[in-house]
Amino acid sequence: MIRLNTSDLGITAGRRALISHLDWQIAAGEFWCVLGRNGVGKTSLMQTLAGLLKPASGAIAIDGVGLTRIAASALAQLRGLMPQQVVDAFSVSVLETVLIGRTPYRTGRGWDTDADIAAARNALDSVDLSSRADSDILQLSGGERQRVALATLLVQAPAIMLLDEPTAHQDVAHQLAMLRLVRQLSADHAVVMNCHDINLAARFATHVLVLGADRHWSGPVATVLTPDVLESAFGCQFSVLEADGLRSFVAQ
Ligand SMILES: Nc1ncnc2c1ncn2[C@@H]1O[C@H](COP(=O)(O)OP(=O)(O)OP(=O)(O)O)[C@@H](O)[C@H]1O
Repeated sequence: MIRLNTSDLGITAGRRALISHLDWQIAAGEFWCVLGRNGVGKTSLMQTLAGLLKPASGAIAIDGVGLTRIAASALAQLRGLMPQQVVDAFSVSVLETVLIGRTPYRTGRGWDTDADIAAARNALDSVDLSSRADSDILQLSGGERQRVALATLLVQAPAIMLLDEPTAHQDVAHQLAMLRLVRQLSADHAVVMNCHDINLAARFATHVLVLGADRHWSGPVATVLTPDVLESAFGCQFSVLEADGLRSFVAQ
């Protein structure tokens, strides 16, 4: 089932066209990884898909309904964005930070229910932070703070999950754990993730969108993720290594 689609989408930065004529369908059960050089427009695309930036042209729809026609409260249950960076303004516990993800579901006076707190503790456990529930959010490391952002997205539980470089601050073990978790989620969610690690994309994603300077390539990993496409997008050559059942790309 297609959850998110773009038609003839165009995104600009000032007068510069970043993405043009993007027709894209993302279904539940798909894990899309967006790849491309610095500044090509990955974060701009993610923010536009989330409805935080207005596209220069074209349209975005969730379940066939134009993004701009969906009320904010409904949109918050349909799609969630894990941003590249989060700035915390004041001291609050890690658990309370994760509970912010339950905001779209609050009713009445808006207190946290026992179920909300259980969901938040469970999400912290999923990202290996259960022991930090009572810590001050301002005292976490960069990688820990990034995993709190993922836990917040988990309790928001939107059908469409947008992740902007979620592994950027993770050590190698947490990168793998995070990607396994995201792949598991993609079984019944539509997932789009920006990533700089081509080999994590090759290993975990089902589909890739590769953004080049003036064109893009999209489709299943096995057909789109090729040395030719990567060379066109990144401007350097790639060779392929096969080992332990994994296909890896080495930039030359
Ligand atoms: N608020 C803004 N005003 C003007 N230009 C912007 C703004 N935000 C981003 N840009 C420009 O848009 C372009 C795309 O930025 P974006 O952050 O989407 O790239 P990216 O592919 O995510 O890059 P990276 O891999 O470095 O994270 C960049 O050239 C950037 O300078």
